[in-house]
Amino acid sequence: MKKITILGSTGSIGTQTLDILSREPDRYQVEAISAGSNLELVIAQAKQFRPKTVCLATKSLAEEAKLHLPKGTNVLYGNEGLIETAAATDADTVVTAIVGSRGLEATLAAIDAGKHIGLANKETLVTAGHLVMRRAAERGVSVLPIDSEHSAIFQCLNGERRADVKRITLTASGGSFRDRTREELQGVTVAEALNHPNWSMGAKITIDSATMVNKGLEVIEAHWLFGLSYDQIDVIIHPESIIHSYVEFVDHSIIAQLGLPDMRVPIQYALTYPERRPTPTESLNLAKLSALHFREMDFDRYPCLRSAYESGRAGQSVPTVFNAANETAVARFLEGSITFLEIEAVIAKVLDQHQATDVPDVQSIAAVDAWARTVAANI
Ligand SMILES: NC(=O)C1=CN([C@@H]2O[C@H](COP(=O)(O)OP(=O)(O)OC[C@H]3O[C@@H](n4cnc5c(N)ncnc54)[C@H](OP(=O)(O)O)[C@@H]3O)[C@@H](O)[C@H]2O)C=CC1
Ligand SMILES: CC(=O)[C@@H](O)[C@H](O)COP(=O)(O)O
Ligand SMILES: [Mn+2]
Repeated sequence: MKKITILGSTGSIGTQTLDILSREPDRYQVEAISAGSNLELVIAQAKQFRPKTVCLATKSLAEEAKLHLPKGTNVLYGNEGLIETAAATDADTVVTAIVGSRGLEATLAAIDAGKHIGLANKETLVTAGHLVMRRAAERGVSVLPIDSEHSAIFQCLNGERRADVKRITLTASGGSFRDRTREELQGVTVAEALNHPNWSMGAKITIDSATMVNKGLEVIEAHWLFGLSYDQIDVIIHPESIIHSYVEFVDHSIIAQLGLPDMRVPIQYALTYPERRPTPTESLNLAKLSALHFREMDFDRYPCLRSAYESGRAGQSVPTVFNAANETAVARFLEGSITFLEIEAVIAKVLDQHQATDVPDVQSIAAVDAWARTVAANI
């Protein structure tokens, strides 16, 4: 029996993880789940999966939840509760499906407690990849990617020697505005931006996909997961999201991973690796598709991707600032206080005002993160 904890069980990745677990109840036990504020769903999940621990974002939500959760459930809340949920259970694996860098401390606590990580929460690696990967290596736990591109690269690298890798290429759908010019981005609405062509995901990552910040975060995530230099990480636009990413080796052979866009495949692989199990997704029929399309990345069309590469290369506190400025700008766009194009303007202004510093620990990362959020909120 594999014991799983899910941080962010009520979101897109969280619910798809539970869907996978529900299909093989004899293989999995849900140890603990955490949610933000979706009480109705987390209560229904607790009734179905009977986790020992449930965590909510605030004390008042936790008190309300207690009235409806199965008797004996350990109910926690807030950041302290999230850390306890991640670390103080019998789980073997923690799936980090919470959104944003708020997942960092809990991810580190899970690693310190010897839990393997199924990592969806890419912001934690962007803001503190050096800490997460070092602590995982020291503790001897694996950080297995759930993000579709990184799962693809991980699968392509299986059995290969790192020294034989020439470069990797992450595919990008182009997001909700992939067929619009920059001029046509003036005045686009939140609803239009949330309409991703291929994937059904949470709001924040869907906006990130439209600005190409998502691919920028993924470039930095790949740098940490696979130990590659930024010169070895490319991005290409592939509107169909069928090739999830690929690796080119020194002999110019390319190995790619393909499949219909369904996150349950990479989620399950992170849980069953090195075994493969059947999934509910359909088989890919290439003859039926007939054509796949690719185009060169245009860094002038997507300046946030250039900015992400620059932030990753600069290192130190700069990726933390890039991430925190983006999280704040996206929240402001979603609440209607800035326009879509102002997301990239906010990120650029915050980065402009920042003086890079070392971020050797969680406290220094938290301080830089808070600074960037304050600046981004007031532009
Ligand atoms: N969705 C996808 O297909 C993919 C997602 N990812 C990454 O996975 C992560 C999750 O994405 P996704 O599932 O789309 O996001 P969602 O917005 O769908 O879900 C986010 C989860 O985080 C919880 N949450 C939000 N705010 C708080 C808070 N303040 N305290 C505690 N919990 C909170 C939400 O709880 P509640 O809803 O109860 O408030 C929810 O469970 C992100 O890092 C994303 O980049 C990576 C690849 C693909
Ligand atoms: C499903 C997944 O992994 C997302 O990160 C996805 O990649 C978003 O799509 P694009 O960023 O390519 O539009
Ligand atoms: Mn992805």
